Amino acid sequence: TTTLAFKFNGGIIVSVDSRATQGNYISSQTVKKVIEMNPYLLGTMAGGAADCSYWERRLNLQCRMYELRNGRRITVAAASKLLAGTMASYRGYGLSMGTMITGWDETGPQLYYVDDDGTRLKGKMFSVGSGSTFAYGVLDNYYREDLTLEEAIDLGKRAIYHATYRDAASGGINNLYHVTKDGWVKIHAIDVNDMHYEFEEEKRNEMSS
Ligand SMILES: CC1=C(C(=O)N[C@H](C)C(=O)N[C@@H](Cc2c[nH]c3ccccc23)C(=O)N[C@@H](CC2CCCCC2)C(=O)[C@H](C)CO)Cc2ccccc21
Repeated sequence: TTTLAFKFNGGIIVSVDSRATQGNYISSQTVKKVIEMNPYLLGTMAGGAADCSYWERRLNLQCRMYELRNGRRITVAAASKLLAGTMASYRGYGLSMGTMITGWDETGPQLYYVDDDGTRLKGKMFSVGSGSTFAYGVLDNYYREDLTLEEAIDLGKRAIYHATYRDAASGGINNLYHVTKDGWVKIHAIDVNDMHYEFEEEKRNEMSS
């Protein structure tokens, strides 16, 4: 798995792959690693499929109950704190989860990393999963806060492409979301094989120009 998210002047980009593995077997090329909790809140998943699916769906329930009880949407900070608290209470039980909780609330764009030992970090950029080292190589090289939306989408797309190229446990489709004050929008779902030929063609054109 390779998941990433970063804040920039134009909001937040969330970009993930869609491969699931069981050892060397590819058990799926079409899993959703982004859970859409409400129009302003997204969660990403890496690690154990059952752990991520179960606990992030439960977090979704907790966020909806919060909204019904308090008459307003939960903040990203509070939602991530709920998940981190659950993870901390299950420390040592062998859960395997590397997640990002991100969205836009009254404090603006927010991005948190939460994992199975209850670690919770606020940040501008994270990449999580077996392919994250490759994604960071691309992100650290090209990230700027003042990227245009087009550049930010392209960066989110290429970082996942390069990670899926090198990491056997990442692949399938790149799902990319853009979060603004009006909530999240799904920008694209592109097969990384199609990206491969697009980028090969681009390189051929650059070499001949
Ligand atoms: C494909 C699939 C399942 C599946 O493949 N399960 C295996 C056991 C699983 O958990 N795979 C993990 C890797 C893994 C195997 N055993 C483990 C023991 C501990 C920790 C991780 C693992 C995976 O693909 N993880 C993905 C992210 C997942 C994909 C599925 C959606 C939720 C996020 C990754 O992190 C990368 C592939 C790298 O592992 C389970 C399931 C239920 C319902 C519908 C589809 C599936």
